[in-house]
Amino acid sequence: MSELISDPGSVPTDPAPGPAAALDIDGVSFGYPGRRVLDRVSLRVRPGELVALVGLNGCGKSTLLRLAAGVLRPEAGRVTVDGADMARLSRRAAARRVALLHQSAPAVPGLTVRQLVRQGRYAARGPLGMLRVGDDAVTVRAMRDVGVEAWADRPVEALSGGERQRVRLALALAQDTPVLLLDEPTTYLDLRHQLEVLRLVARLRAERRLTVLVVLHDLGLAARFAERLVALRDGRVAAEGPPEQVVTPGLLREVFGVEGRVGRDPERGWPVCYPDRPAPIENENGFH
Ligand SMILES: Nc1ncnc2c1ncn2[C@@H]1O[C@H](COP(=O)(O)OP(=O)(O)OP(=O)(O)O)[C@@H](O)[C@H]1O
Repeated sequence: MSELISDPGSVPTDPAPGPAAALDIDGVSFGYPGRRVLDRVSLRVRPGELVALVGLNGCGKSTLLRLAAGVLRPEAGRVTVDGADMARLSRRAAARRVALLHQSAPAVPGLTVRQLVRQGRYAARGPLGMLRVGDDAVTVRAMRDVGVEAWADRPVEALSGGERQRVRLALALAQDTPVLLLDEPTTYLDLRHQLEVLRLVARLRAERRLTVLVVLHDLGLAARFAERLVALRDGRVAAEGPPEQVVTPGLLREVFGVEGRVGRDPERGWPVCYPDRPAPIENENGFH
């Protein structure tokens, strides 16, 4: 596919990424054939920060994550991780800096959970990279972090949607990168596991100083777990800031096309949304 960057091979001067890294998306524009998606989007995730990306279906969140992971190449602007331009790095060098949890991925028949999670180590080492001593320990740690080690020898295809989602998170963690991009990590998960996964991500961010950009559809969860929210609309950043400033009736109306109210959790103070009804919106991506 023309949109995929080719692997220029190993980069001898590739320095090891540091323990905490800044992700800088600077003036990035991108479109698919016949479809403009992102228009000069800028967003910085500071080292060790957890930022949630929100917006309507089709507004470009997954596309932005794929650009940030170096899977897609921006038409304008650039994405850097601690100053290294993701579009110029080899696949291997990119995979050592940034792990991307995809929205969904087909299960390879017969592949066990351990085998799939171990692929995170290969991703970090490149297609010809040999697994090294310690890679199995990282694989086991990733499975344990997410609570899937009991299923290590089960075929992935035999797991439920929610169980697979957690295994995919373990796969991303097995890459052991300073930057983690999560595309709707709570999809398919029940209430308990949604909380567990986001608490885990918040804990790893604090303990390992991971830099996290996460796409979430649930504004309540986004407001509760993220330090900052970034809302996309019409290919641009429409709002950005701490949850209590960003989650407002204006955001519901202008970004999500919904009339509603925003309150506060009486004990914790988190913003809580009370959507009432769809509002008419002038957006071809939206529901009318
Ligand atoms: N490979 C592709 N080729 C052509 N168009 C695409 C491709 N991938 C996505 N698009 C289009 O680009 C736009 C942005 O898609 P993207 O997946 O980034 O949105 P999103 O905000 O992640 O949506 P959702 O919330 O539904 O997951 C959509 O209109 C989509 O139809």
